[in-house]
Amino acid sequence: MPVSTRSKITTEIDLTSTMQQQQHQQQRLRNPHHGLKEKLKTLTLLYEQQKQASSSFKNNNTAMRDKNSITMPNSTVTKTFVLPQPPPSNNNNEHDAKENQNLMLGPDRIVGFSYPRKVTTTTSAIRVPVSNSATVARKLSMAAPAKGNGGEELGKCESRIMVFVRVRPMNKKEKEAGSRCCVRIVNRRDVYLTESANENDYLRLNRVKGRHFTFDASFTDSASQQQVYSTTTSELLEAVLQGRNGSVFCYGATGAGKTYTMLGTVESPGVMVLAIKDLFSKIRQRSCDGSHVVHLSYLEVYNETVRDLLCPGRPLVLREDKQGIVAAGLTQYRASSADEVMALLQQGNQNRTTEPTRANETSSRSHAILQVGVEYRVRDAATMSIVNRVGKLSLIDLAGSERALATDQRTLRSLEGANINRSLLALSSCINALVEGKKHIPYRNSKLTQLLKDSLGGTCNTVMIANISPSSLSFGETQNTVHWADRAKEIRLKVSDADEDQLLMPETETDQAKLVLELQKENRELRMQLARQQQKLLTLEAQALASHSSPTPPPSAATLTTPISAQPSEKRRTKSSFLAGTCFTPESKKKGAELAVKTLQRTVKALEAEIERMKKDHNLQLKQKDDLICELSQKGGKQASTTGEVGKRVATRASNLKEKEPNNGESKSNHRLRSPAPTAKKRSFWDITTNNSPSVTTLNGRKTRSHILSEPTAPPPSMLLQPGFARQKANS
Ligand SMILES: Nc1ncnc2c1ncn2[C@@H]1O[C@H](COP(=O)(O)OP(=O)(O)OP(=O)(O)O)[C@@H](O)[C@H]1O
Repeated sequence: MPVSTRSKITTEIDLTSTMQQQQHQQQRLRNPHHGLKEKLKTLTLLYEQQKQASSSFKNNNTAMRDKNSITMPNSTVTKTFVLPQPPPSNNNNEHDAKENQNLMLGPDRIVGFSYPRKVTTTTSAIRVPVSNSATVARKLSMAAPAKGNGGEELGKCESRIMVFVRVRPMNKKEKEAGSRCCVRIVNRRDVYLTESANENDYLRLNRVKGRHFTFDASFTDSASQQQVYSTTTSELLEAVLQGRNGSVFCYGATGAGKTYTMLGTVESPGVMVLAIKDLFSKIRQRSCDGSHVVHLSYLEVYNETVRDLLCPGRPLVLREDKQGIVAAGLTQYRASSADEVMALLQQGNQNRTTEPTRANETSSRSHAILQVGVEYRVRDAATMSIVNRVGKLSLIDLAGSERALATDQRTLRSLEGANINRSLLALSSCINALVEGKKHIPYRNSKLTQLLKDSLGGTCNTVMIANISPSSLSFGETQNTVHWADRAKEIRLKVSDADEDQLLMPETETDQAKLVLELQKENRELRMQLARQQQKLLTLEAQALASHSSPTPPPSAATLTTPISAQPSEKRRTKSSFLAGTCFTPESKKKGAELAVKTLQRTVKALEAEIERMKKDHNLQLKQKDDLICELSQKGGKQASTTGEVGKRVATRASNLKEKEPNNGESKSNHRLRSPAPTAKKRSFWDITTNNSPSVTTLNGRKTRSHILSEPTAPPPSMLLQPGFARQKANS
């Protein structure tokens, strides 16, 4: 968008004296081109002032608030300028070198924020000292409202992706091909892209279009690895140690320097290595505070398959759980030192798919993701609770986007290239959807976007490093990369508190009261759960005891032993004890056993009493029978001569019975009251005298004899004792 200077010119003219105005008017009348000339003059003045302002900003790094000066256009908004300067040439390298010197800041100095001219001092944001020790709010771990690139207020729970650009040095091939530099870094954050014009193209030479982009920081080709790390990642690491998630990913065309930035070389290690070293040194510093556990995993996405780089094997499946997207079965190594991690990293890199292409000798054909999980545990002295924070740092080296012609035409390479491009396209679709605030973000379009879901749209502090080549030969790719990087700045991230298992200490009394109430409620629920479990256990135990202690008592015995009125109360007692939630303890076991024994004792007693009663009945009936026999024998005195002996013997037996039963009279009377003896007597008479009676033969025949003969043995059971028989007889 071209910059309109019309209004500013007017303002400037208004400020001049009346005298000058009159002179101008006279001149205007004399010279018709005077207006144009003046406009040009003002433009030059504006340009001069702009230059002055930017240099004064460099020196002071303060916001420009000079009323008399012309207001600077908001640099955070991307605009296209038609610059009155020569097209970039190789000589620019000298200029860049100067800019690079400006970038050579100490490791603790953060430069190049998205809105440096609007110095913000938020209380809760992390403050980073810059050259003039002014405080600039970083948005990596913001809890307070932050400002976007355009200086607009972000929501309370929002943050945005930090975007950085790094230009690599021109390589030998590019130099030999006579390519020009098409990138200029200004003010350590602004990127000017200028389309190269042929030196012989005189028509276009002075009309070269440039595009201006602003990022959180931009690095020239001479920026050191340490500088890149401290500006982009060190603060993010700090947040990870606080329990937040963070991710850093490099994006760019093939051969643009992504792997160099992330991994680096032995002499100049990259972000991954520096982050690991820094992590362990920070952990060492904090070791007295609590214990830290570091877990490490390393995977790659190659041709849309996820592979474990530390333990190569079958492709891994992506699953979504509470933590987000995870690769099922991914090896997690517990590392205790930076050296250990380095060894693992080296091992993983050996397994990573790299192939030489025309664009890059060591081209990464896969997206690599190194994940470092940091668990921090400490006992809070005040609350005596364990603070447990888990932060995760994801360091991602993406494969480079490429044109088919830029790489080999061999089948596998082109297939790889197609897959890389597809996943990067999916990434750009997600970026677009996120920027546009769409509800549906197409993460599922590729494995890469699935894995980056948390980094792009989740509660994660994210850093994007866009790597570009300075060569005019790669202008298209560079433009594309810068465009997407510029777009990514717009992505709003959710801000969440650190993942803590511990309950944070409430600050106010009301909060404390609330916390107490919540804890009490939780406690109650837990108690109820426990009681339910105990009840279940007790029921099972009671059932087991019942089956173990004895075979189920006969129902008759049970009815006999337990008074009917007592039975339900017994059951009630057992139930109530269950409800009371009696614990399944040795005591309860003992009680159960005692109860079973008592039940058994009662059963035995009842059975004994029954036997006793039956015995008495039996004896009584036997006696009645004997009496009857005696009576009959006395009545038939005349026949005594023949049967006298029998009667004598029966009487002897009856007298014997009398001797055996001293309380005979009492029992007799008792039995008369209780037992159906009289009827039995009558019937027994019928039994004996009637021919129909089954006992006639018994008495008169063989049975009587046998009865006499079998005198010494126990008497046979009386038929009278059979209950059904008496009724049968009565009916007949
Ligand atoms: N900042 C830099 N300083 C010095 N050399 C660099 C820099 N950036 C990149 N290089 C060199 O450029 C070459 C290509 O870089 P690199 O392999 O990192 O590219 P890439 O973006 O990872 O490519 P691909 O996507 O194909 O893997 C390497 O030889 C690397 O050493």
